Amino acid sequence: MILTPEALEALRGQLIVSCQAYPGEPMRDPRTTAQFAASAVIGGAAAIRVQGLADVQFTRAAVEVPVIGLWKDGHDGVFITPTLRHALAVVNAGAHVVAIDGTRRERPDGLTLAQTVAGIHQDSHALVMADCGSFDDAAAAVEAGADLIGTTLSGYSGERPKTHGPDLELLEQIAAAGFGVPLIAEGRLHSPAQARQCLDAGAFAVVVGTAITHPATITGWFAGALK
Ligand SMILES: CC(=O)N[C@H](C=O)[C@@H](O)[C@H](O)[C@H](O)COP(=O)(O)O
Repeated sequence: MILTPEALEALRGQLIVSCQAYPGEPMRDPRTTAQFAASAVIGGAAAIRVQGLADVQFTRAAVEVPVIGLWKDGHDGVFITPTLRHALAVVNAGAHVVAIDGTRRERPDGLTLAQTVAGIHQDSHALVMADCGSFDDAAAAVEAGADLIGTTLSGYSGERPKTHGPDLELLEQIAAAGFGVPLIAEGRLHSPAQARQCLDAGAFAVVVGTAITHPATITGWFAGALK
């Protein structure tokens, strides 16, 4: 499962679509995830991000584009691919890139972020995306050897306010630091205009989830507007 430097470079300026349904939801089925992913690719997604081992497996079989995989365990604290064991399972399920918690918080297995990244690199060819929640997280993740950094956890880890749309200020700060590692804008991109703004703020690529692949939330936006 090798994502070559050329294939990674092909994601520059592109749209990555996150296809996730949450526990107990009607769409929580890896076949549905894969169908959403294939539909997103038809629409122009250059890569797909999915949660769960079966979702990674089914999506790999359904699309030709790179797959970013993660394993959410729990829903607060460090829950996005929290340990090296989770990360290697995601890689073994077929992910080209494994997204892991990229914050400076203590990890459940006691490993540092650098040890986790090194463990993934040692056992696989997968790239590591560090899901960060602040500028300091991003700087530490680059230092720890992450191959990509994302703003995924901005607004969720307690270090940044939960902005209504994407955290453009954080993107600009990280981009200005020139870390030399692809910066992925992720979290609360709800419109094409906001996706464009993120690239203009210095993002290498953008991830859109809810606004494309979570019909219950999108329906709620419309229903709410009618009240
Ligand atoms: C914080 C957290 O758990 N984020 C998760 C990470 O994989 C997903 O629930 C988000 O949908 C994803 O980051 C995309 O963001 P948005 O759905 O806002 O476009």
